[in-house]
Amino acid sequence: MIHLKVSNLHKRFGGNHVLKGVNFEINGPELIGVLGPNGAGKTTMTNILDGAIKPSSGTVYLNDQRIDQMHPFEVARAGLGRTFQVTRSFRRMTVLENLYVPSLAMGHMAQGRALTAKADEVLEFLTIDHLRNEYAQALSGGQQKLLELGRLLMLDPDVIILDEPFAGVHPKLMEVIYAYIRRMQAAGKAIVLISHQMDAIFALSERLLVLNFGDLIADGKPDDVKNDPEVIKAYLGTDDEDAA
Ligand SMILES: Nc1ncnc2c1ncn2[C@@H]1O[C@H](COP(=O)(O)OP(=O)(O)OP(=O)(O)O)[C@@H](O)[C@H]1O
Repeated sequence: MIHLKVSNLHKRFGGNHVLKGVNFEINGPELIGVLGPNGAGKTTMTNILDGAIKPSSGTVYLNDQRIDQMHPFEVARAGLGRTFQVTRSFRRMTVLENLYVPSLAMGHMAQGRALTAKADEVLEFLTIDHLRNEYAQALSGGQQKLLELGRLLMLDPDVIILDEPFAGVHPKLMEVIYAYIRRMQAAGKAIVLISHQMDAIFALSERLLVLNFGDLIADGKPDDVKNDPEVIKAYLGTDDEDAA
């Protein structure tokens, strides 16, 4: 069973204490939303989880393996993957070639046929198989988001962190991405969803974490978190109509 354990995570950038002892665990295929005002530390936490930066102190274990001192490719191999706020595809490669990159970069060169089969499976899962030979630069913004999800799925991670997956996405495609997120969870993956879009967070999440100036001020069921006085004061404001 998937188990992520974040313990007493601190991050300082010079005198700026950005994460102040963050603790939480993920057990199994949970769908967890992360909220927090600008500068709360969400991206910093994500960058630590995926190995892009090191914490000042504290530990992160994934399935009993310590990952907070690993390089990003090692973290990916250990089973944690993330998407980025700004999508990163290789614009002059085809969709299919884009899907191969993460696996090749991880040294899975020998698995030619298995790789093709996996890419087919991922394209079908995302219903973008008709785009397989298109150049990434020809895709719409929303299709690029799906391609990025696809690249992540190629590595078959246990834990998926989605950083603003709805930014710049047409409302119709949002529903499509909702459906994929739910399907990924049904396929046994734990999903951490970071978004400023309250409607999306509340529509999808079964559990919410709220960061405020580097403190985790809430961790619970969305309805409870929404009504938590500290959260209302820190983040949602007195008028919580956006969160309804
Ligand atoms: N590399 C860095 N060097 C110095 N300070 C940094 C660095 N990265 C982030 N910070 C600071 O850490 C704090 C938290 O930033 P972070 O990007 O993690 O917040 P966030 O919650 O993701 O915000 P947003 O919602 O705007 O993306 C901010 O004060 C930011 O200026």
